Amino acid sequence: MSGETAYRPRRSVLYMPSSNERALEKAKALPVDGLILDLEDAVAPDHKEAARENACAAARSGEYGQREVTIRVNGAGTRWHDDDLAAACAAGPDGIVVPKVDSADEVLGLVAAMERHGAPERTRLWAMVETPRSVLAVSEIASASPRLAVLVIGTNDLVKELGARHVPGREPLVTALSLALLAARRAGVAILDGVYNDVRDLEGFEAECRQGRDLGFDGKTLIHPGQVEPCNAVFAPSTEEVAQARGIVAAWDAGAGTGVVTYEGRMVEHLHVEIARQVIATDEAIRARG
Ligand SMILES: CC(C)(COP(=O)(O)OP(=O)(O)OC[C@H]1O[C@@H](n2cnc3c(N)ncnc32)[C@H](O)[C@@H]1OP(=O)(O)O)[C@@H](O)C(=O)NCCC(=O)NCCSC(=O)C[C@H](O)C(=O)O
Ligand SMILES: [Mg+2]
Repeated sequence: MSGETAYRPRRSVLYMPSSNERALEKAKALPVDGLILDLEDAVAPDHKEAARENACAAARSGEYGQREVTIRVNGAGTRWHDDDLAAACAAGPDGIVVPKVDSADEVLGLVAAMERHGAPERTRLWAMVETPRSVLAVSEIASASPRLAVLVIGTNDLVKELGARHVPGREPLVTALSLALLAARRAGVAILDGVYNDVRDLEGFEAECRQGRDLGFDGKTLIHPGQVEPCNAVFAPSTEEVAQARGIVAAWDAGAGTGVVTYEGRMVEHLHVEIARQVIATDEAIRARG
């Protein structure tokens, strides 16, 4: 199995409790790039089985259009994990999200279990980085298997485990976020930022989206429909950035054969052209979604 090649927008990926049928229905019309149908923390123990059935039915339904549909199973060691994993593999979503993946060996065990349960090749593993152990092993986790496509940061669990606090600017988390980003880029996998808990505070939310984007995240995980559009806007290249990118590529092509040109007074080398082409490709992929 090879890693992903084509760019896939993952600006906004929305969690929803799979026990909430209204939310599952509502998601079919949200302009979100991806969904995490949750069986873990957002679902009370008494509702786990029903939530599993709902999530698998949703993943099978084909009613979510281009949105990437994933199922978050309960963690290894819980009494639901094995049944969740078997049912999710049979349903064949785009991804299976596993919480608290702490080592490369765990990744290999999960991949082996996915194969045993007959998960289709398109079903990728998304590993959550949300414990001190996972942060310290993140480089090995990210490159453990080509089936692993996405790292997802779990900032609520990380804050809990660190004994830290949720503060504007997230200073207590920046080291962990940066280590995970380095690991994801080295391994060539995507990486999603954690959630923002105050669904009424759009200003604070947008500031955190911008911080995640500037650090290098592909997108952010969300918990409420009201967070989707502002998040998409922050993680998409702006009109000005796309115009700049086109200008850089045109200046480079006009100076064909020279190793360095200038655009609007700034030096442009091959690496800047690669960045510009990536911006244009991202913009085109987002536009293709309509
Ligand atoms: C946070 C919420 C509990 C807020 O719920 P509520 O007060 O009911 O919101 P609203 O009344 O504003 O809802 C308006 C309508 O939107 C629908 N809705 C709400 N949330 C979602 C959603 N996530 N997806 C789809 N639709 C949603 C409501 O059903 C209303 O619809 P209608 O009745 O038709 O008007 C709630 O938003 C929520 O449950 N969010 C998700 C929580 C969740 O999944 N948490 C788990 C992951 S977070 C995490 O911990 C990550 C990681 O593990 C870590 O450690 O950090
Ligand atoms: Mg968590």
